[in-house]
Amino acid sequence: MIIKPKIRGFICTTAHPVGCEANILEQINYTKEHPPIENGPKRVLVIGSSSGYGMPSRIAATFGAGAATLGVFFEKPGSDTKTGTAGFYNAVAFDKLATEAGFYAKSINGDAFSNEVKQQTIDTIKADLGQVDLVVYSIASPVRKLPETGELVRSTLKPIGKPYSATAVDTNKDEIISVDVEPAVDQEIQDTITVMGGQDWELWIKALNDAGVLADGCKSIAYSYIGTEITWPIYWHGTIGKAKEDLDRAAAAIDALLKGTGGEAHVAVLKSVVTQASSAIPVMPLYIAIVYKVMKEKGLHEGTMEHVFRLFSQQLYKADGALCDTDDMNRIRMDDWELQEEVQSACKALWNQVTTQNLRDITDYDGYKEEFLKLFGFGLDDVDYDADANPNPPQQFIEV
Ligand SMILES: NC(=O)c1ccc[n+]([C@@H]2O[C@H](COP(=O)([O-])OP(=O)(O)OC[C@H]3O[C@@H](n4cnc5c(N)ncnc54)[C@H](O)[C@@H]3O)[C@@H](O)[C@H]2O)c1
Repeated sequence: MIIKPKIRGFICTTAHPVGCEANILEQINYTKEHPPIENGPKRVLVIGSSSGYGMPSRIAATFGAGAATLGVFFEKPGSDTKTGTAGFYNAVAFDKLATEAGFYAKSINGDAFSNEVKQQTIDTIKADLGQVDLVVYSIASPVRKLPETGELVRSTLKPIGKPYSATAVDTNKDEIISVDVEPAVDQEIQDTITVMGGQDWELWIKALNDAGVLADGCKSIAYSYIGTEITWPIYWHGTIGKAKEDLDRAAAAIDALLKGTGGEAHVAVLKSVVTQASSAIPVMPLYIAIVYKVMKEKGLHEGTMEHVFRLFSQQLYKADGALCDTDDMNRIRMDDWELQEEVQSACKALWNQVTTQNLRDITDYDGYKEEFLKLFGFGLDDVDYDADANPNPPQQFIEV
C-alpha cells in the first residue's frame, strides 16, 4: 500500500509503518549514545507505552537501563484498505528492535481500564518476569469504560466557572483564530476526573500489589502537566486540571502503599510536547509553537525522548542512588526548564504579537507541523513514501 498523510481536524487518520520504525530507531539511538542509567530498573511495566511519553519511557528503561519491559496500549492494526494507528506501528517497531537487541519485550493490546487487561498483565508478569520494579502510567484517553458497569464516560477539555476566549491556531488553515469555549458543567468535571484522574492508576497498583507482582522497592510514576498562565484557563484551572489534581491525590495513596516495601510513587510533571493528546487541546498547538521557538533559541529544547531520558537518569535513578527531587506535593518537576521566568516572559510577549502573517516567523510553527506529521511516521528524509509499505507488519502482541 502507498501511504500518504490524511489530516482530519487535529489528527492524521493514516500512519506509515516504515516512518514510525524510523522514529523509534532515532529514539533508541539517542538513548544508546548516552551513558547507561546506573541503578536503573530491570523489569518494567509501561501502561500507555505506544506513543507520546510512554514509548520513550519504555526505550529509556530498555536501552538505557537494560530492562525487560511489558507494554500495554490500545491501538488498531492495519488492514488491506486501511493503515493501523501510529501507536500500533511504533509498538511493532519497538518490540522488533528490542528483541533483536536481545531484550525481553512483550506487549498487550487492549483497554487498560478493563479488569481483563489488568489480569492478563499480571499473568504475563508472573509467567515471564516474576515481579516488576517500575510501573509507568502514561495513559491519555478521551473515554473510559468503567470496569464494573461497562458505562462509557467521556472527558472534556473545558474551562471551569466562566467561558474562555483565547488566541489559537487553526492547524488546517494555518491561521490565527480566536477560540471560545463554554465552561464545563459539574458532570463534565466529574467525568473528566473519572477518565483522566488517578483512580485507574490506583486500581492498577492495587491489582498488581494484591497479585504479589510488585518487587520490594518498586517505584511508580504517572505523568502530569501544569503549564503556565497562558494555558491555565483551559488546562490546570480547567476540567483536565481537576483530573490531574486527582492524580496528585492518587500519588499520595500509592506512595504510602509502596513505602511499605521500600518503594515510592510520584507524579512527574512534564514539559509540553507535540503528541496526539496535546494536539487535541485548544490553545496547546500555538503555545507549543511559541515555547519551542523560545526554548530552541535558548538551547533548552527537549523532545519526548530527551525529556524522559533526563527524568530517568537524573531524577528517578540518580547515579549516586539519592532520592529524586520533589516539590511540596512530592511531584518530580521536569517542567523546570519550561517554567523559567525568561522562557515564560518571552512566550507571553510572542503570544501578544502573533498574527497569521507572522506565525511562521515569530513562532516555531513549521517545527510544530513537522513534528505533528512525524508522530504518524511522515516527513522523514530517509523514508521512501512512494514505495509500497505493508500496513500489517508481523507482530506478536497479546490481544485482549
Ligand atoms: N503531551 C504533552 O505535552 C504532555 C505534557 C505533560 C504530561 N503529559 C501526560 O503524559 C501522559 C501521556 O500523554 P501523551 O501526550 O504521551 O499521549 P499519547 O496520546 O501520545 O499516548 C497515549 C497512550 O495511551 C494509550 N491509551 C489510551 N487509551 C488507552 C486505553 N484505554 N488502554 C490502553 N492504552 C490506552 C495509547 O495507546 C498511547 O500509548 C498523559 O498523562 C498526559 O497528560 C503530556
